[in-house]
Amino acid sequence: MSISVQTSAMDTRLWTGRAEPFESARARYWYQIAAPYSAQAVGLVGFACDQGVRRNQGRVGAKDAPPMIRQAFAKLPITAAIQQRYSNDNALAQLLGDAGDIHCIDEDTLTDDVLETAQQQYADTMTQVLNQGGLAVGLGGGHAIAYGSFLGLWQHLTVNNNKGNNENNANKNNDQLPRIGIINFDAHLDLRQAPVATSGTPFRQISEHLDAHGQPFHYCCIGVSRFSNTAALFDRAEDLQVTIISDEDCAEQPWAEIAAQIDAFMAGIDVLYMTIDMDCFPAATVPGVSAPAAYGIALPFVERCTQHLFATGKVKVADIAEINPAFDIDQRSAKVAARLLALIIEQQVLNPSKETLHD
Ligand SMILES: N=CN[C@@H](CCC(=O)O)C(=O)O
Ligand SMILES: [Mn+2]
Ligand SMILES: [Mn+2]
Repeated sequence: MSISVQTSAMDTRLWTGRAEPFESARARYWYQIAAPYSAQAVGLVGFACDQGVRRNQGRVGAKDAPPMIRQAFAKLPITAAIQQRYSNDNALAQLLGDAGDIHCIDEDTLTDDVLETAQQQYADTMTQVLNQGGLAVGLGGGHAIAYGSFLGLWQHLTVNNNKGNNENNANKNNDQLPRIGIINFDAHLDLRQAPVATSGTPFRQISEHLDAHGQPFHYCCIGVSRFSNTAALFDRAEDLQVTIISDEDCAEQPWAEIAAQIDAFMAGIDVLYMTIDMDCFPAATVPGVSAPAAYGIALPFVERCTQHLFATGKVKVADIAEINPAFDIDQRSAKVAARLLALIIEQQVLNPSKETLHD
């Protein structure tokens, strides 16, 4: 293992918030129930790495985001809807685990294996959460997190499918694997061709991984800007039969049309990896990213999509990527990420898949 990658356990100093001793017991906050990960229904895993952004010629700083997102999230109240499902403190204690962070350090060379090592370690932790029946939620870090999140899901599915076999062997029995789908909220397709992995290559890498294992690539990118992706990228998307819902479509099409496109995509898959690149939002909503969006898609729209996706019961993995605290303004971006994290957990509680029902 590269010495440039380290792991850290849950940092309890991040999990603080209001004390409200004079309120009813329903004045509950996330900081009060988060605990070190031990098979809770939702497991948080931080990817404190932006080597992919550096390799992609972007603005580094995303490696500092996971603790910032946790700090903002810790202060949010646990919604009434969640409390209704988890009727007492003992049950709530089984809801949220923090598995800590995977850190890239000494990232000053562009050619070492620090990113690949971090992706693998992060993937292994995500797999552990999935193997325990939990929803695995990644906190980036750059969007190179996506290859790690996918790999975590892949390892989980192939271990379950090929009990006792070498799960990464392309010749094993992969024909009964569930159909994996990916929905990415992003201004960018992230299908770049490059000699090394970057934050711009993860979905091209995933397509190649699946192809090498005889599996189809089901990828839907929502919020794509025609002014932020080259014609070469759109050509690759077409070759790979990517479902594209552009930023303009998101603004102009009625919800019924968007929902129909999402439903058509979801009908062709069994399990979903959902990823939110925070540069999908307008720069005024999320200024703290490497590549701020001039146009962007609206937060209420992304939240509506998220609810729609969780209602299918197919979401296995979710992550939030590309927050860069160095460019944030008054924690605006971290707060949006925290709200999305709260929504993801709430939706998981309200729409559990069989394997993740813990109450
Ligand atoms: N994560 C992906 N990032 C974008 C960056 C675009 C930019 O820096 O302008 C991409 O590669 O397309
Ligand atoms: Mn992007
Ligand atoms: Mn991206």
